[in-house]
Amino acid sequence: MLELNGICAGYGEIQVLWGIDMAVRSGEITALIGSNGAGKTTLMRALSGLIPLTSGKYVSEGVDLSKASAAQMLAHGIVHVPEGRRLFGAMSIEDNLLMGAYSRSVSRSELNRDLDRVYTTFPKLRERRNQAAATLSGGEQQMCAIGRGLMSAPRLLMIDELSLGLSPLLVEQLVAALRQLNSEGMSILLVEQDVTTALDLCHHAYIMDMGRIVRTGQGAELLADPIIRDAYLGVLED
Ligand SMILES: Nc1ncnc2c1ncn2[C@@H]1O[C@H](COP(=O)(O)OP(=O)(O)OP(=O)(O)O)[C@@H](O)[C@H]1O
Repeated sequence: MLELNGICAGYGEIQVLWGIDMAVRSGEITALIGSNGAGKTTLMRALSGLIPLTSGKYVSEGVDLSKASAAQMLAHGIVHVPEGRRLFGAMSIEDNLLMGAYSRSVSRSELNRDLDRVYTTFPKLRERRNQAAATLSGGEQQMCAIGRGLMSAPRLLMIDELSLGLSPLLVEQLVAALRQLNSEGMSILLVEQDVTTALDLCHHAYIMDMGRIVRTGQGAELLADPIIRDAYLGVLED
């Protein structure tokens, strides 16, 4: 659903991405993994139209989106759940969720249907719908950030650092929610530091190092690869 060819981008004079080629397949979970500073967040920012490409292009279903603004990417259904969640702390959960739909022209009944879908995916948010977002736990904030992304009616949901700072139990709940969304047809691009979680969850993964893709393969295949296990999981083989 999204084809990346030779993506180069960075910040002013600093080039971070050096010719990224990737394919994000429709209906799949794609994982992007790599060490700190590899350029994963920068790639997400480029894909959501927040920073311009210096060269290369991305095409989604025949449409060239290389020069698209953040609003155009959103209108095209490419939705970014940023690292750090970026909720409006003083606003209620429900108002945060509704912010995700601000650019859609849909009726109140459609909004209510979509809210209900988010609350079905994350029942804790329904219980706390009128509570200020700042008072939520880290895991609930991540649920709210993903829920806000879902309210934008994504075709591709890009999640940066799903598990950052969360307990294993919460990560399990979020992973189960993503599996459920994916089984209903949602395409997901996941940036994740927890390599085992990412490879276990995804269909395909790309491994990034110093702004380049250095390996790609099916999640299960990479998880079983001794070189990957040694380099990224700290598991030394006999
Ligand atoms: N706003 C910025 N201005 C200048 N350089 C930046 C900016 N944001 C990130 N960088 C640099 O770009 C490089 C890639 O950073 P990026 O955040 O994309 O990596 P990452 O793989 O997401 O890392 P992490 O897993 O630590 O979040 C780093 O060297 C970083 O210092």
